[in-house]
Amino acid sequence: MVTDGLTVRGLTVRYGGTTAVAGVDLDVQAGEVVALLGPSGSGKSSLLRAIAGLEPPPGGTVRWNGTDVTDLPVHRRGFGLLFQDGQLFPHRSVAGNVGYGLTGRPRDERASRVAELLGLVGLEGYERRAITSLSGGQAQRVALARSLAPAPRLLLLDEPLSALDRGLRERLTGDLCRILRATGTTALYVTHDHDEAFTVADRVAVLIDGRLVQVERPAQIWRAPAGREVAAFLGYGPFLPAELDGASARTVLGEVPADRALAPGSGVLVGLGPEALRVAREGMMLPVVATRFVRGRTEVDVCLPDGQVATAVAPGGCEPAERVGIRLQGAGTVVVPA
Ligand SMILES: Nc1ncnc2c1ncn2[C@@H]1O[C@H](COP(=O)(O)OP(=O)(O)OP(=O)(O)O)[C@@H](O)[C@H]1O
Repeated sequence: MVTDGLTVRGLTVRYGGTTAVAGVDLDVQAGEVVALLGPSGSGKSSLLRAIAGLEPPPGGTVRWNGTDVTDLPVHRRGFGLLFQDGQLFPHRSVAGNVGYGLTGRPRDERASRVAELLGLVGLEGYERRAITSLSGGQAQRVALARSLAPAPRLLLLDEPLSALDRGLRERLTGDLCRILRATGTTALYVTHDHDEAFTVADRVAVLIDGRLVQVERPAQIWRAPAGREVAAFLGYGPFLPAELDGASARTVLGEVPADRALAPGSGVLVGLGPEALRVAREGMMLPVVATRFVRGRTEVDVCLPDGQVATAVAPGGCEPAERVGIRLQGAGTVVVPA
């Protein structure tokens, strides 16, 4: 079947005896932005590099609009690349960098395309500036403009914002999202930051240990992580064994709603989010392991009946005590198949 866009089948990447990417199938439809999300070392960069043609895969195929490009060299795939450090040419001006992929086009056309791209990334009039005079955020905007200038049929971005500080990263994530949409760019976006992935992408592909474990819309991944590994990566944990009882999951600490399709009678786990447990007079009494004051509130680490340690919020503060009452709140939890 011929589909529009990128089709990856059975793609594998190995380094000596290490399998970094293990037979991945992934589609990115024309005009779609897909985020490749996963913990450090899960194989995200290796997969992106193999799609770009920078890493020869020992197995699998990469197709664009149905045409096999697996054996094409990097520059003949028509894909654009943007890395964490931008990799700008320090001896060229901003215009020289942005216009780099436009060689062969008439001078006027090139200048107007450079101006258009600089406008798009919020750097109007920066043509003559030296690369060395730019801030980190401005340099990454120039790098983005350069990668978009030749209108690549697919843009591959590898952690494009991770060298920037948090505030700037959040602002640029929103800008990047708008720019990719405004240009109708088809993109595959590698990140280890789930907030960034969920802001930018139409769909999120979660890679763990070289395997794609879930590919879905952001809201669906939050609502129904495929399993414990995905939920843990989203920040849930520890996990309590539970039994499904109709639309509820029953744990040792109480019941929570299980509002997703799960096979009845199958084992499930309830993942605790940061707001899942509260110190409350009527809760189950549990031993206190540690108490601290963070982000303007008191948090208490307690030992669960199975020996795991979990954090509970104490809204009204907490007197030093050996045991406190702990209540489970459904809203701060997620239910996943065991
Ligand atoms: N050139 C290489 N030679 C040997 N092993 C490599 C090489 N590049 C990556 N690896 C290994 O392959 C695995 C996947 O690495 P990769 O960089 O693709 O992961 P990642 O998810 O992008 O990680 P990060 O988020 O930390 O960049 C890791 O175990 C890594 O150590």
